[in-house]
Amino acid sequence: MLEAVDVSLRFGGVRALTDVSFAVRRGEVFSIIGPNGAGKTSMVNCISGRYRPTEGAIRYRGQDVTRLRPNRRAAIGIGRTFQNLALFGHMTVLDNIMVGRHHLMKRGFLPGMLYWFGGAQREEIEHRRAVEAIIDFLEIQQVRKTIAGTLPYGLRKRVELARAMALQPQLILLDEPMAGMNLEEKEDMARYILDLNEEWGMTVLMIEHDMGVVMDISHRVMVLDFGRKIAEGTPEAVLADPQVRRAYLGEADETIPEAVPA
Ligand SMILES: Nc1ncnc2c1ncn2[C@@H]1O[C@H](COP(=O)(O)OP(=O)(O)OP(=O)(O)O)[C@@H](O)[C@H]1O
Repeated sequence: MLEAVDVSLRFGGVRALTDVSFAVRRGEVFSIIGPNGAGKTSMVNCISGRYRPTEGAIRYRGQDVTRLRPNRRAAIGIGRTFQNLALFGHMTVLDNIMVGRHHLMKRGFLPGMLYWFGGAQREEIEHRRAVEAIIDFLEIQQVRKTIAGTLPYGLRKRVELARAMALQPQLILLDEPMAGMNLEEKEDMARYILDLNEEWGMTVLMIEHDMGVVMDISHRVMVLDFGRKIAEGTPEAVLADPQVRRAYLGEADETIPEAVPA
């Protein structure tokens, strides 16, 4: 589904990523973990097109997308959420999610002209139906008309996920989907991620700091440290890796669970 080949990224003298290669298989939940500043968000930005790697390539379903703009990547099925919420705070939840559909909408003058003759109207009904299905799935019916900026944080994160899902991506990039959430909200979010993977058929690439959640729901995990890949494998294998455990020592705000036998 996705392949990063020897990706390096530099910001002036800062080496955010150095020769990182990995592949995400169709149908996987694949997580990137690592200490603060390890290069996780930089990697996701290279995949979504926000950053262009200084060296290396990104391939999506066999196509080299390294030079493709973010909106083109979205149009071919790469959706994403952001670490810091990027909702339109003054718009309703429903409208925020509809924005996620815009890559799928036929645009231009003619569809507008034809609106009242049926074609575009039918298209809009179709979009509404798809959005309502996502709203039902994420259980946000009760806030669909609420202004997004007034919602509590956990719900806003869920609306952001809804907007990313509205694009109907085949690959969804989730940048810290549980950041700032309480335990109950995290459990809900973990269930939604599993369901969108299993029931909606989306391949998931996730960055997440909560190690418990990562280990619970990921098929495979890649560990970055100082911009380099130091491990990749099943959660059990990664947890047992001495280099990974060393990388996490001294991380005051994080805990790494004990390695459990596979
Ligand atoms: N736009 C930028 N300009 C300059 N340096 C950057 C930029 N973005 C990231 N960096 C640097 O690249 C390195 C990797 O940062 P990145 O945000 O990718 O790490 P991260 O693993 O996502 O960290 P965190 O867990 O704190 O979000 C850091 O040294 C960071 O300061």
